[in-house]
Amino acid sequence: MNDFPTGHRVNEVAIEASGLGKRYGRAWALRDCSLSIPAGHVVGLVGPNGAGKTTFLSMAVGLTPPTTGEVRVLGAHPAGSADALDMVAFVAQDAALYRNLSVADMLRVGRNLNRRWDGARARARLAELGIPLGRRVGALSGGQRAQVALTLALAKRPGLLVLDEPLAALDPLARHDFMASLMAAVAEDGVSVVFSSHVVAELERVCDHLVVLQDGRVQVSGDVEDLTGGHHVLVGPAEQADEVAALFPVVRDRRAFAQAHLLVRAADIRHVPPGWQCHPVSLEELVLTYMREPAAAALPGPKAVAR
Ligand SMILES: Nc1ncnc2c1ncn2[C@@H]1O[C@H](COP(=O)(O)OP(=O)(O)OP(=O)(O)O)[C@@H](O)[C@H]1O
Repeated sequence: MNDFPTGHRVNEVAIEASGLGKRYGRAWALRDCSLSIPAGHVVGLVGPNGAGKTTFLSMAVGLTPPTTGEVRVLGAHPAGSADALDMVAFVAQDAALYRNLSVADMLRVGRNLNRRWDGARARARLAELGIPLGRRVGALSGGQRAQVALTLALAKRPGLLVLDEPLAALDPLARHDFMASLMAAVAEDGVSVVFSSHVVAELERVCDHLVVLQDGRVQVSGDVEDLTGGHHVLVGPAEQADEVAALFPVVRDRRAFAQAHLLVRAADIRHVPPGWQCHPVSLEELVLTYMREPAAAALPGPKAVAR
């Protein structure tokens, strides 16, 4: 029997932001952010440095009060409310652990700070990972520290797990192991996950929903299959590119020598113009393209795409 209901039902939203904004002094770190992230998904949050990812996540977990708007989690719980704090676990960018405490001490701290706590599960997880409970946190490797932070977060049996750049300090092997642990937890608990990352290549393997922030605004938000299926690359002679580009919303237009590469937002390209080829687009290419084209947007509903 599960004594720790994860607290979300199918069709619930994991995070719902409405007119959310945060201003530091005169500068907006996040502006006019309205989005709905469905529960039961693994959501990647990407964007260039300073785009507002940490700001968004820290408002979603109730650590930072918004300047405008509101954010709710797992149904209708205002971020930072007692219910939300019970159901949301957060792994901060630097996996804030007390380096002088032992792993066992960290488990005790976790137990004392949380109303819901599954210590047996946490100990079993650490044993499986071969992380000694008596070891000082400061004496662990970066990968082990990240796993301890993830274990502490999962011990809450959260309905929503939020991670801010969990992979930043990890080598490729530790990254792989960390993501495997995360995906195992998703499969086991059905926990909703939102994580920010600069490791764009990783997203394709693990995320089924994507949000791109750019300069404090939501630039892309959607289901990964819808996004990749809704874009194509058209390659053909540069001399016809203007004509072809007029047929579709163009996200990126690159011309080199006699050839044009157009990344277009179109799900169904029935008639590829003669002399042109149509290719699918990978999530990595899509993300990098939007990050390079700050004026373009792919949001639910009709939106103008900048040219
Ligand atoms: N406490 C703060 N005081 C003043 N400005 C801040 C503060 N926190 C963030 N900012 C500013 O808000 C903007 C967004 O920062 P944020 O850390 O949310 O971006 P990010 O997308 O997480 O960046 P990175 O990828 O570098 O971690 C930046 O311009 C940053 O300088």
